[in-house]
Amino acid sequence: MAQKILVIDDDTDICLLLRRFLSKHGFEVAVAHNGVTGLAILEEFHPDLVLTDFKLGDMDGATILTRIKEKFPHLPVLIITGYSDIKTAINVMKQGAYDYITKPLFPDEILLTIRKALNHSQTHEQGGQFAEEITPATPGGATRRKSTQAHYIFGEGPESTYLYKQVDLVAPTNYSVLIYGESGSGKEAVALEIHKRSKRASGPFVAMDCGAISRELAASELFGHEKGSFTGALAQKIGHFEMANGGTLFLDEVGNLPYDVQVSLLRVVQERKLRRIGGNREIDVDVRLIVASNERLMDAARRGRFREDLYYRFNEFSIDVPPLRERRSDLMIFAQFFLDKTNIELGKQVKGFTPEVERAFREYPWPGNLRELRNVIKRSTLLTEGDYVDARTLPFELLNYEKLLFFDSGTITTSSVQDLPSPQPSYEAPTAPKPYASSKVDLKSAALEAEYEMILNVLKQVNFNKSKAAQALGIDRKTLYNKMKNINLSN
Ligand SMILES: Nc1ncnc2c1ncn2[C@@H]1O[C@H](COP(=O)(O)OP(=O)(O)OP(=O)(O)O)[C@@H](O)[C@H]1O
Repeated sequence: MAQKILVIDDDTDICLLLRRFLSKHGFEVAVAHNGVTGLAILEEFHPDLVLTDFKLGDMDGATILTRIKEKFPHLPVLIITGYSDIKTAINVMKQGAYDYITKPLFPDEILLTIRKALNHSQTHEQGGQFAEEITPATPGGATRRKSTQAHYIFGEGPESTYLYKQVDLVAPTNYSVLIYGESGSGKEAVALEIHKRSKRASGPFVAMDCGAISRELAASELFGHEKGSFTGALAQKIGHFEMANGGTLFLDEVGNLPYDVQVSLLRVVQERKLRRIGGNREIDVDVRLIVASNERLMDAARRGRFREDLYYRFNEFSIDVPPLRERRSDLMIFAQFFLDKTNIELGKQVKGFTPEVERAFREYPWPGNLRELRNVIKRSTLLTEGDYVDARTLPFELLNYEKLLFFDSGTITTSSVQDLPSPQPSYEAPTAPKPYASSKVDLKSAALEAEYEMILNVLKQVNFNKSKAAQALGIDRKTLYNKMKNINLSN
């Protein structure tokens, strides 16, 4: 039976193209042009995957994702986003999107990401009731993630060395571990490494994303339920705790668990026993807990959103995973690792990166951390025809980061003073000179400056779609390209 994909995008052309392309590849496709229709179709169509634009006319990406996850917590959702929205998209990952794909869309990349997401969710279902990550109980702790080739690498720089010293130290103990780190920095990778180096390595590693789970479902996901225990409980369900018995349970974004579920969780952690919802029998569980959060849980406890006693239970040992921008000496090691992996996936033999790409990588702050680096390299490798990834294959925003920073610093300044009585003028960031900066104060420079501002402004407004920008500016695409080149805005 064909797998089903629901595409939600207010751009009818994109819907049409995706429908054609995905149908050609054997999928059954339904499309919706807004969020409300998308959610209605979801109930009827029961897709295996949803591909949704981040900005819909009637709903933003975060809202639609939450609404989908409330009903179908295990349905993989891929978010389509422009690179200028990357930070927001990265935040949405915390709510349980499987991954994001950046515009412009490339068919091969879409197909690759869709297949990965579908394989991932199938393996979960086979592994036992949709666990996010299950390590088969094989001697030596061989994991699905590690089966064919190294899935993770752990860097050599001082930050990575320190990180893995801590992992080494805590892994053999039975301590609960609290892992802090920005989205995409590799918290789950660290949790898995702790599991693999522990005495529980031959037991299961089960990961659960608490960020995406609605209040109603959270308890049932954690502790399971008996058939008929509430409306919709059509069959018995084994919870993540039971699935992780004898191994490790990784709770990602644990700070998002509803408060009353935290109470039940504390009881299970203390007593090492649980009762499925609607069940009478007490079940012994032997589970090591590793939890992750990207906000400090003590702060959440102070604000009354997180139980302090649970915080102390979790915090027997804590680890901070540094963001990628603080692991500079490992950046190119990670880049080469992702390149090698992508070469295998795409059957390509791209050898490395040009110095210009390396420079751009080193200057960019990587707000989405390793996940963003992986996605950028996946896209660039796909576009590379020669032996080396060159700068033309990089996203415009990454390559022009400094220029956009200059632009952003102006807008941020204006919006951050909204509580003041009158709007303040924006100012130029002192550290980021204009790309075409000239020391001359003449008419030509002034005109160039105005042109630069206007083009950049329009590009941002149309999400860096150059055809739309050209149209808005009343010039043809070729002229826009020439102008961008003149003012050093093109890649
Ligand atoms: N050490 C590593 N080696 C190779 N790839 C890594 C490593 N750490 C992370 N990654 C890659 O980055 C992606 C994000 O990693 P991971 O899911 O562990 O981050 P996270 O901090 O748990 O993210 P989130 O906060 O969004 O849940 C992974 O899918 C993986 O591809």
